[in-house]
Amino acid sequence: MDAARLLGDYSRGDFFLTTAQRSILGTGVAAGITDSDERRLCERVAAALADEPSAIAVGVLPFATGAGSPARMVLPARARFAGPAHPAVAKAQRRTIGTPLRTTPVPTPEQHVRAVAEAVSALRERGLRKVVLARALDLDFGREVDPADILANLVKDNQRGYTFAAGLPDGKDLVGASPELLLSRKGNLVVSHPHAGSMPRSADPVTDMENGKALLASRKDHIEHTVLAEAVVEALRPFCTRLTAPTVPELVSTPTMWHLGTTITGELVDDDVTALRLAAALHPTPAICGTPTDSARELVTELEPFERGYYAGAVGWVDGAGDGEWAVSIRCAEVAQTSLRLYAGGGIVPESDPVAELEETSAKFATLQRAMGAPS
Ligand SMILES: C=C(O[C@@H]1C=C(C(=O)O)C=C[C@H]1O)C(=O)O
Repeated sequence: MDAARLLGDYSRGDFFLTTAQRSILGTGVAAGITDSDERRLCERVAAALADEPSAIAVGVLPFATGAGSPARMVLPARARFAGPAHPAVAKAQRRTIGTPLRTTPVPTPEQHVRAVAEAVSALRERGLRKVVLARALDLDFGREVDPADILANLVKDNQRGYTFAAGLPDGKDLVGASPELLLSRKGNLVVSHPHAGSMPRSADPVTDMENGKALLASRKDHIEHTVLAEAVVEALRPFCTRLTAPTVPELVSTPTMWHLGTTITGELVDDDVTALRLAAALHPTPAICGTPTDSARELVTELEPFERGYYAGAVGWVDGAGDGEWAVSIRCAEVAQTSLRLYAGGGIVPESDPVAELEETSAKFATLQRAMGAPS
């Protein structure tokens, strides 16, 4: 089966994920499991898969459970698999999406700069090491927008990473192209590839290389990254032996951003711990929340004037053997009938500059904006 055909067969409400390993299309609902308690969700999904050992469950974890955004898993009526999307989609036509009637930043750029400045003070006053603040862009098209078109363009644009679409409990769809692997489990091999530390790519090759080098040399970005890599190692420690993580992060890229990334691997101690359990145990990492987690989550709620919903959550699958892949749901948008909400955030440490943080979120919006037809 060809990934381009799977992509062609995707429609609103379905689940689609393409990675370097495989592409998955889940259509229809054989069983739907919606739960605001992640532990119970894991048990219910494991029980449903025990009845159907050849099935898989696909779905989304919200940024924070309980705030009107429950975790949602589905055993699709039909799951189809293919290889990676590239080069299969190379010849596919780009879809035309058109321009929105209105674009509204939430909060305004000035308010976001102020919120980052408040976050910097709060980190110092409350003794936090890091918090991640996000902002949104509301795009109103005044006519129907098809998530299939956005997904098709995202898949074409992003050769690497995790490009996805998932139906949400409220009838909207989450579409995005995340560079970041929260967790994969295959047999007893566990892998996480957390990202933190960012610089925009540039169309000018010299500036582009300079940006990459500047990121590798940035003390502030290394601090942001170290907080994250340490937290992921600690979160995996109870589940794994032979945990390995390089001491220095590598430079990784998407078509729009440079990042610092660290590949962390471990061997699973207990075969009963599924990829979904591990993803729920790791989430929310300091890539999208902060350290310490609870204080950072509180600060996010205080400073962001919107609910994150399924942005900065996780999207992925788990099968009857417990294997699976979960990506951090960033570089994404929630698609309603005639409007979209795009999200982008960035890690704040005491050394952060508020205006630079605003620019970083603007650069991160470009993943979705390019897929919607904005000039790169
Ligand atoms: C929060 C986002 O991205 C995360 C934050 C990063 C950072 O602060 O440098 C880098 C990669 C992601 O883990 C986002 O894209 O919205």
